[in-house]
Amino acid sequence: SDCLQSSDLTRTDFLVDTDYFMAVAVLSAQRSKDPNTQVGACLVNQDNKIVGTGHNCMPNDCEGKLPWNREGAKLDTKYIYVCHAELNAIVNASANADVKGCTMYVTLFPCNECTKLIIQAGLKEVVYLCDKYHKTPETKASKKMLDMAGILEYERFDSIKSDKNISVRCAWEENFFYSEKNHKLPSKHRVHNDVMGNSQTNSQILPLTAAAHLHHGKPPPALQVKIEQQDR
Ligand SMILES: O=c1[nH]c(=O)n([C@H]2C[C@H](O)[C@@H](COP(=O)(O)O)O2)cc1CO
Repeated sequence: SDCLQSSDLTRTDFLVDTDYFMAVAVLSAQRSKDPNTQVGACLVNQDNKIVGTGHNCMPNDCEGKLPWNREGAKLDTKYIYVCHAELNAIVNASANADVKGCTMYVTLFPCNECTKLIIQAGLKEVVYLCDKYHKTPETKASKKMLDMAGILEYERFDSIKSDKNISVRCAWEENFFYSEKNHKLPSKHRVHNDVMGNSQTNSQILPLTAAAHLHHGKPPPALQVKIEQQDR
């Protein structure tokens, strides 16, 4: 019938699952009010369905009343209050979702506290984008526990694995976040504080745009609309 598509009409340049899930994590990070580091997480079950997302934020009803400082007396810094993206992705999981066996896509390598939660919740895999705190005892402890936990794997996100000619580099390594083709947007599309938390360089690309650019450098239609609006 007319409704049937012949196989040569099948779209081949679709967004592959892993890129989509990491892009959702990158997008979720943009909800964060942390002025320094925005983290996003996307929890995916064994049926390849998203069951939860999260970003780093202050506890419910505390937003706006607690500090985002990095330094100072302990009670005056964000660190003892902030809920990490991974924690939120797990607690935000749909009521009927089983987080056991899920994969956590996260923009920053989980800290030791989140790693404990990830292990105890029975997740099976962590896919991360950035490892800018790899030298800290927290990250080292995370890797130690993940290694011990055996069934739980962690891998650096690499969209080349998904058979596309694109890749994502990390801010801590490359100083900015870009696709392999290095699509740089005009400066008005750049931000000074990217998802990786590097706020110094202005060569960063708006993370949402970078997420879209995971896919052959072509932003999806919704994003194109946004860029066109900015161009006016
Ligand atoms: O895995 C993580 N998940 C997560 O949500 N975060 C949050 C807590 C803070 O709001 C922020 C880190 O702040 P900073 O980079 O300024 O030290 O990122 C931090 C980590 C890694 O420590």
